[in-house]
Amino acid sequence: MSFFHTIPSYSVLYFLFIIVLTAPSFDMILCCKFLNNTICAGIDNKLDNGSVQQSNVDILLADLPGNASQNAFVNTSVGEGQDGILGVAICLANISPSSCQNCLQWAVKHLYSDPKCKNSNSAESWFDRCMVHYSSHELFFGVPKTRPNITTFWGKSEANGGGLETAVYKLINNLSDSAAKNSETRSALGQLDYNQTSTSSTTIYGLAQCTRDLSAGNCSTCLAKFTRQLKIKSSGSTYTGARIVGDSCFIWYDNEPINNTCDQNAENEHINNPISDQNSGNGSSPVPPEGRGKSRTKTITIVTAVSVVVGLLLLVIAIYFVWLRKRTTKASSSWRATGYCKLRPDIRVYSIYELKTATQNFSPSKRLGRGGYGEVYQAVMYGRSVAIKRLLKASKENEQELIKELSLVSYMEHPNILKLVGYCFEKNQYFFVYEHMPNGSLDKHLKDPTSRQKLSWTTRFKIIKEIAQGLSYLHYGLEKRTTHVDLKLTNILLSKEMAAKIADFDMLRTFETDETHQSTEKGYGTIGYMAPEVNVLALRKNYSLKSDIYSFGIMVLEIVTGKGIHTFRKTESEENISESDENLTSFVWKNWNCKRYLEVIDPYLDLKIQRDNEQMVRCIHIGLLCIQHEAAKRPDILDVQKLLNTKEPLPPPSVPGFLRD
Ligand SMILES: Nc1ncnc2c1ncn2[C@@H]1O[C@H](COP(=O)(O)OP(=O)(O)OP(=O)(O)O)[C@@H](O)[C@H]1O
Repeated sequence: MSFFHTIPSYSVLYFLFIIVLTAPSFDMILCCKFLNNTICAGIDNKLDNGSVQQSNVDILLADLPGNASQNAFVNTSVGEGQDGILGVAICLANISPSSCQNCLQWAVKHLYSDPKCKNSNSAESWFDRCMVHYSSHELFFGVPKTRPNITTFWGKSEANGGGLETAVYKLINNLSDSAAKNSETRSALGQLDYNQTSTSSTTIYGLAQCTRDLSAGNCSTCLAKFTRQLKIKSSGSTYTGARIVGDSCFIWYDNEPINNTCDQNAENEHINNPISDQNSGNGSSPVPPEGRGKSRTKTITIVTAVSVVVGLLLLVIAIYFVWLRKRTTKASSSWRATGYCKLRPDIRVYSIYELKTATQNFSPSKRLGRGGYGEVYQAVMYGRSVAIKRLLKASKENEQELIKELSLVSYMEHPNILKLVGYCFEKNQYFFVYEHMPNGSLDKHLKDPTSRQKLSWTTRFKIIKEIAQGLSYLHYGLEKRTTHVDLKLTNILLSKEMAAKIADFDMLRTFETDETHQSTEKGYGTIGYMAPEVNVLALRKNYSLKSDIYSFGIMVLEIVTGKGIHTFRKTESEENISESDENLTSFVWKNWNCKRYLEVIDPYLDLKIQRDNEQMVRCIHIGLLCIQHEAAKRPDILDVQKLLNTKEPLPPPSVPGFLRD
């Protein structure tokens, strides 16, 4: 019997973990200062020792520092249902991963060392450069908390400091704006020169940051609220530095650069902490205050060196036990999945319990639609409207492939690409969670006569251009050229403002080389949208950037004609349709060759405006260029964008796919 089985595994892990955390780190001594604040739920909200929930808290806290360090942020969960624990950890955006990890380890240590936090079902701990927060009941992802927890001021300059006050507000406002817009890190660091004369100037430095689960709007709201609380004047003089820290955002300015070294002004700070009285821990910082004289430095260095070695040794043992525990624990696979690949840090990992709750157990009333690969449900999660796609055909065998694709999709960021919000891979079930598009898919608007009538040419032309922009991003805007493979009207979703977004990336394939390289992987696609070279002999595998262009061309023709690829099969009584073997391509091509351009345009469109008519005919022309039989003759998406936005003469189209013989 192994050591792991003879000794209760969890206690050993916990014991080692605490020892490792207690060992001081040199980096830590330099970089991180406890803000004298832990908040823990009261005595009525204690978890039972040894309960699944408490063990989930421990697992979460053991993992948060490491998981957050690389990207200075993580929000995650451990366990599910009533046992589930949500956690978030954040560091200042500019500190190094090791400093971030150290800081968070200290923050976690404070949660364990504060007696009030023992077995608490929710707790928070702040340092000047990081924060950890967990809760068993509070849904805090994506929800802005705009109440400052700690406000700190330091240094004083004379009178108004030669324009310091104006400079601070200007800088913080600019940084707040940039931070909100920065979807990658939701942070901004900068400086501003003020008090300028011909020979000198003074510089003020600043930082604004939100937790990355916040939307741009919520981040902006949080930072604006904090900025309003920045009363930087006191008895006629102005503070040269200040910091306001909260659960969802923080701002900081200083007359020294804000870097990842110590705050030299720490001991002079005046802390205005609205909640520390009732919540603070024992108040003694584990970090020696900076600048206490050189006599201690030598001792500290020796102790540190020894501690680092011992700490590292113990860390290795602790990691081994964490690994053993992960292998044997029944913790949710959604939690484990994050370890397999690099995902954008703001991608949420949902538990199946959360998804079931949000969709009323996948109630039919919440179902948005069903496709070839699964069902899509609408839900509101943490204040955000989302569409949950439940994959019915995925299985354990293709989990790794799905995770690879998930990783790729998670980094896609474009206004015309549907945004992935999170996922859940649990109990052999697979879910992708996307932003919800209230106006549904474009096909529905063209199928329903009332919506079709409402779909003006201006909107249709805008949608065509937006699809082209999204496709251009997939083809040329990512690290690897990426083809969609299954472009069709059901995969074009419309926002509240009728902005088009390309969706359905469950089948994306990337190309390492140029578009002449053809993937040999298993192929997919939808008949009618598939280019002839993809459809040959039902092999469906020769897809390339140019086969996406073919599908794009078919969509353009559908949008201008108002006829879907299936229209011809279904509406035999409709005018202009002679035989059921006619299809969209042959219908457009026949009329085009007879110069009956306006005949093909959707009768629901208003043909009174000459400029619109010209645009419609030009779009048909571009559509025909995209669906030419020979892939090499089709324009690429950058050409298409240019042709859509100019009046450049167009070459005559050659015969479309499938009509050659
Ligand atoms: N993010 C979303 N917001 C709103 N509606 C959505 C969203 N995602 C999907 N839908 C709706 O759910 C339907 C089914 O989508 P799904 O992606 O499963 O299949 P599909 O694209 O129609 O077909 P296939 O799976 O064969 O490609 C869509 O047609 C659309 O109406």
